[in-house]
Amino acid sequence: MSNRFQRIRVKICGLTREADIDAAVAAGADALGFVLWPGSKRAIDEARLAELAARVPAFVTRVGLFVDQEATLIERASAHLDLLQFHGDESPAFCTSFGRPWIKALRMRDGLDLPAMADAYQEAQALLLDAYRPGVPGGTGETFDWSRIPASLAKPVILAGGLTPANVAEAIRTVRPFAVDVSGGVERSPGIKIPERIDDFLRQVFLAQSTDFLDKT
Ligand SMILES: O=C(O)c1ccccc1NCC(=O)[C@H](O)[C@H](O)COP(=O)(O)O
Repeated sequence: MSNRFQRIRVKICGLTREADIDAAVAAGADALGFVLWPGSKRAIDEARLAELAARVPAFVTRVGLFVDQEATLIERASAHLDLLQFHGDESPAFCTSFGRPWIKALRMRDGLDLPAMADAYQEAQALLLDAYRPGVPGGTGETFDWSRIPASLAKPVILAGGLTPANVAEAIRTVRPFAVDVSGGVERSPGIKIPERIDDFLRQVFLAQSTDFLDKT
């Protein structure tokens, strides 16, 4: 029997408080997202990023979210980050210019050509697929039609958008993503997480893939 089992990674996004970092890490999150875009209700500034990032233990990835922001700010923030997440209209060349690992968020508007985007953003570590709402760059709390994601794409898929403890297992079975990403689905209000809901989200991810693993052995 093979023990090769690709575990689905989990990112908890929009963190603003030490207690929520501790809760996400205790629950087993692989990555934590910090929104550096000042237009967000979950935004933190660079000084707060430095404080929060220092709280994150080794082997948990610190991800910074940006929306069409100045290169100088991204460079400074990078000192506290392991991975950059671009949510705007950043070009592949811009995303690569920081010399840091990065992912590109794509909002699933009608007509989006995912294979073409995977080709264009081929230096990305992964594509994060999120719901599309005009004028809102991310964190909408809305799902999209998961069947629009091709079964095979040239880049790993991080599924985002409206995930909750109640729907994440179905999302995993439908999309079979590399990772899942949640913000609003584990919150009381923007930036304020609910530890029990983070636990429940991680538990549902674990159960979904355990069932899948047992089905295959
Ligand atoms: O959270 C925000 O306010 C935000 C603002 C601008 C760009 C991105 C933003 N968030 C992105 C995310 O948190 C993730 O993509 C998230 O998993 C999706 O959010 P949600 O639908 O609330 O789970």
